[in-house]
Amino acid sequence: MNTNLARKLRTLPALLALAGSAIVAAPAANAAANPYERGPAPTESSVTAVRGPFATSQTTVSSLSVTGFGGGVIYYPTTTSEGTFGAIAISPGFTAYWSSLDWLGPRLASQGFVVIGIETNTTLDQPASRGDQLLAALDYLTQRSSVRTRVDASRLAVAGHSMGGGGTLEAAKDRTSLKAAIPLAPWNTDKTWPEVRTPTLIIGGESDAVASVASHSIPFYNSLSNAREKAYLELDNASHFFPQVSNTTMAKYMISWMKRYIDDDTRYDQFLCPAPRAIGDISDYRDTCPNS
Ligand SMILES: CCCC(=O)Oc1ccc([N+](=O)[O-])cc1
Repeated sequence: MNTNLARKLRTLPALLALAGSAIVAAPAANAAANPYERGPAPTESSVTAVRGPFATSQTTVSSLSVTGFGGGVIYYPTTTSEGTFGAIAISPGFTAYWSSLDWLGPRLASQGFVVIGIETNTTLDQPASRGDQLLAALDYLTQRSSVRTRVDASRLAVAGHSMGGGGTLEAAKDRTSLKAAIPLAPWNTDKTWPEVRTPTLIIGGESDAVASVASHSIPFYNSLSNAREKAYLELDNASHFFPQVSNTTMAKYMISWMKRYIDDDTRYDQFLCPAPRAIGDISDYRDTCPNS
């Protein structure tokens, strides 16, 4: 064999290995860019749509099968081919049931989240108890529920209405590992939340006569001095009960906030930063976006 050919044959395995690793490395490098991204690139129409890109199913959780909260309903994307999803627990308000907010279940799940809408132990439970119950529901969802293998236990969030919104702040204060929190028309006697580190979007109603934004949402927002990011969205002319009816603006910003901070999906920055202008459905918007 001539020496040139012999040299080429000796280096061939190394060249093949190099080429192979380059081929394998390409998708790994993409996945590493953001392994939590789920679904196609968002558009104004996708974040305002009644349903997102994922088909969903739901399952009822009996109060008799859980401890620490009152059962509820789980909504989840049916696909198992895209890995696990982040999860969100949501609490209704004083005297209310999950049915008062249940439009949110499929709305959020179809965007690529596992959602548990909870019943509280009693409908008269106060915000601190609602916060504990949101966390108990997340523990149930990730450790014991029938969908636990679909959930990424490291990417969890909370939301809730009124006293459930007050409970959302309580849960974020108690569990700083939460990735996102969204109090809706929140009510709480505690007005200061420096302990919260979780990115928090407060949504208030301009005409709320039960938990006025001047005594609840705005002081809560102002006191979130250590939240990694925060925003305050005020819905024009909205009453305390705005979360109980399907609301496109509320859903758009909930989806964008959850995607940005549960999934670390910067494709949703376009809806959050720079801050939306206070026109139309939005009477006020404040945030900590860079440059706003
Ligand atoms: C659907 C009920 C929403 C809610 O929690 O409203 C209330 C919040 C606080 C009080 N309260 O302090 O008496 C009452 C209702």
